[in-house]
Amino acid sequence: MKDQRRVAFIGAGSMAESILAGLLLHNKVSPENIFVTNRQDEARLTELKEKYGVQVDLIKESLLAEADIVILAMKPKGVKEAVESIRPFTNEKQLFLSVLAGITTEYISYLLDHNAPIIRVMPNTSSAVGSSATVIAQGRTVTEEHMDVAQSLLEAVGIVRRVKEVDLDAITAIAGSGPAYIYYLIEALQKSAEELLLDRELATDLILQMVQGSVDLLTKTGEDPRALYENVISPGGTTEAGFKVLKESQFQSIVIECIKNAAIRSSDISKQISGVPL
Ligand SMILES: NC(=O)C1=CN([C@@H]2O[C@H](COP(=O)(O)OP(=O)(O)OC[C@H]3O[C@@H](n4cnc5c(N)ncnc54)[C@H](OP(=O)(O)O)[C@@H]3O)[C@@H](O)[C@H]2O)C=CC1
Ligand SMILES: O=C(O)[C@@H]1CCC=N1
Repeated sequence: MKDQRRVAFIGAGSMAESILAGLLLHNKVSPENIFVTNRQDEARLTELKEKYGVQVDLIKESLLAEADIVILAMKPKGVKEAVESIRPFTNEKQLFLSVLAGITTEYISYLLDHNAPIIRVMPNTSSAVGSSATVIAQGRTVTEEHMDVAQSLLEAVGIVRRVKEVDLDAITAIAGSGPAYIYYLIEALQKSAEELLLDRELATDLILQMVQGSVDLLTKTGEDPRALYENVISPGGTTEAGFKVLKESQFQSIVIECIKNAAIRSSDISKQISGVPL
C-alpha cells in the first residue's frame, strides 16, 4: 500500500538516491511526497528532480515543515552541522531515520535537543533495486508503531530485520559495507577471466549467474556453505587446485580481519564524532 507520509531526505548522495529510487520503483511513496535537500550542491538536486520527479530545495525550513519522516543521509562527520541546520524546523511528531554509520540515536537526540523518535537504519546500496539487507534499531522514544512505519517503508527497498542498536557496528561491517567486498571479488573474477583471454562480456554473464546461482542454491537448500563447497571439490580436480591457493593465503582469515576492521571503524566513528559510544 502506498504510504501517504511525506519523506524528507537530508543529504542527496548515493545512499539517499538508492533509497528514494527503491521507494519509487516499488511505488511506496509518490514523487511529490519525497523531498530532498543537501548542503550546497544544487546541480545534484536538479539531477535528482529530473531523474525521479522528486521535490528538491536547498532551503531547509519549507522542506522540513512538510515532512512526516526525516531521513538523515549525510556523511557521519557532517551530522552535527546538518542536524543543527534543520533543528529549528523539526518537531517531536516527526519520525527520524538515520542511515549514518557509527552515529548513535542518543547522539542525534542530543543534537536535536528534543525527544523525537529516532530509528537507526543500516541499509545498503542494493536498496536502489529493492534488494537491500536492512536493519532497524529502536532509539529511546521509539514505539512499536514507529518501528512498524519504518519497517513498512523500508521493505520497499529489501528485507528488513529488527535488531538492538548495540549490534549495529557488526551489522554495518557485514551488510552495509558488504556489497563493496562482493563487488571487489567479482572484479577479481573478471580480471582472472581477462588474464585467461576470455571475452569480457561472456565472462561477466557467467560470473554474475554463477554468483546468483550460488546464493540461490544456499537459499533454496538451506545447506551450510561448507557442504555446498565440498560438493564442488573433486579430489585431484580443478577446484581443489584453486582452493590450495586460497588456504595457503589464509583467505578466510583475511575476510574475517576485513569485517572486524570495518566494525572497529564504525565503533571508532561513534567515539570520535559523538564521544558517546553506545
Ligand atoms: N554508501 C553506502 O553504501 C552506505 C552509506 N551509508 C551511510 O549513508 C550516509 C551517506 O553516505 P553516501 O550517500 O555514500 O554519502 P555521499 O557523500 O554520497 O552523500 C552525502 C550527502 O550529504 C549531503 N550533506 C553533507 N552535509 C550536509 C548538511 N550539512 N546538510 C544537508 N546535507 C548535507 C551532501 O551534500 P553536498 O554535496 O551538498 O555537501 C551529499 O548530498 C553515510 O552516513 C553512510 O555512513 C549507510 C549504508 C550504506
Ligand atoms: O563506508 C561507509 O562508511 C558506509 C557505511 C556502510 C557502507 N558505506
